[in-house]
Amino acid sequence: MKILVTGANGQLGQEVVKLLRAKHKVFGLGREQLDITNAQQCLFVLDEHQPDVVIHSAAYTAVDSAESEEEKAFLVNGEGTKSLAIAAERVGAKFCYISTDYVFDGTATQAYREDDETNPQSVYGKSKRAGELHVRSLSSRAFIVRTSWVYGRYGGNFVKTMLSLAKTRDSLKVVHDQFGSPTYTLDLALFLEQLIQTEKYGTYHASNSGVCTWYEFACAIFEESGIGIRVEPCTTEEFPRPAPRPKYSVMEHGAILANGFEDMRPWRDGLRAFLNELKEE
Ligand SMILES: NC(=O)C1=CN([C@@H]2O[C@H](COP(=O)(O)OP(=O)(O)OC[C@H]3O[C@@H](n4cnc5c(N)ncnc54)[C@H](O)[C@@H]3O)[C@@H](O)[C@H]2O)C=CC1
Repeated sequence: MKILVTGANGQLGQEVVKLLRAKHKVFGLGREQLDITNAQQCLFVLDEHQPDVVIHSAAYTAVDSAESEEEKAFLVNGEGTKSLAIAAERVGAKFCYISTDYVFDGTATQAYREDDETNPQSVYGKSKRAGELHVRSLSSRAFIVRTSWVYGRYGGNFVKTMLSLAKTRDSLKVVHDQFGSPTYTLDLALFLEQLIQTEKYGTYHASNSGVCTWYEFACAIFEESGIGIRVEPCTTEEFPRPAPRPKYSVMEHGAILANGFEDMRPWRDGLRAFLNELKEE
């Protein structure tokens, strides 16, 4: 299969390219090779490469900055996704759009289903939902894959931040009133690899399974790494941020199971695997 990956220098993009390269012909394109806000370039580059599948992981991902850069966030996540979806449809490619738990408002008390109503609270979430709507209306072969709390070898993320803070601090306060599911980029990439080979189009929730708070996630990182540091739970109000975070963004994996895929492993197993990978480096 010929697979074109956007955002190939990003945290997820690099993992996807590395994994898929073993079995497929992969075109991993960073912003320098394909700026998705350039509609003409999207048409030209896809026409040139004639991919069977486009995995669209490029995005404006600065959640807090998006609050003051609304136009930029919508240009990349909304319009950019639209241009790419049009170009993919023209060459008959399957289109896999990576989306986010931030499309939900986080007021639920039980896990969100794929067809639950979206109601994003942040500019970033609204711009990603705009991307979802374009994909649904323009692509006849679309996978929309919502993920959450992503970490992995490439790029900055919560796990790496915790490990680096532990080098200089004796104690840390971490938010204990936001619930979600951490996701290891390798586990997500393994799921995407299976998904794109099918024609089981639709919306998927793909995070590692299980639920925790950021505080519980931090505790697990230190426990699994054998680091003795005091971690104290705190509230979101103690760490005000420009963009509102969903309080509860746990996502049910109904589509994964209904379509016969194996569920993604528990988040703590993914974390353990990632920490082992870091140790081996
Ligand atoms: N990091 C996280 O916790 C989560 C991420 N996601 C989604 O997962 C996907 C991958 O995220 P990450 O790899 O973590 O983000 P990232 O920020 O590491 O990578 C995004 C990449 O997109 C590129 N990009 C930005 N504007 C572009 C443009 N105009 N044209 C081409 N490329 C452009 C950036 O240069 C960057 O390399 C994104 O769609 C994001 O919205 C969803 C849920 C959680």
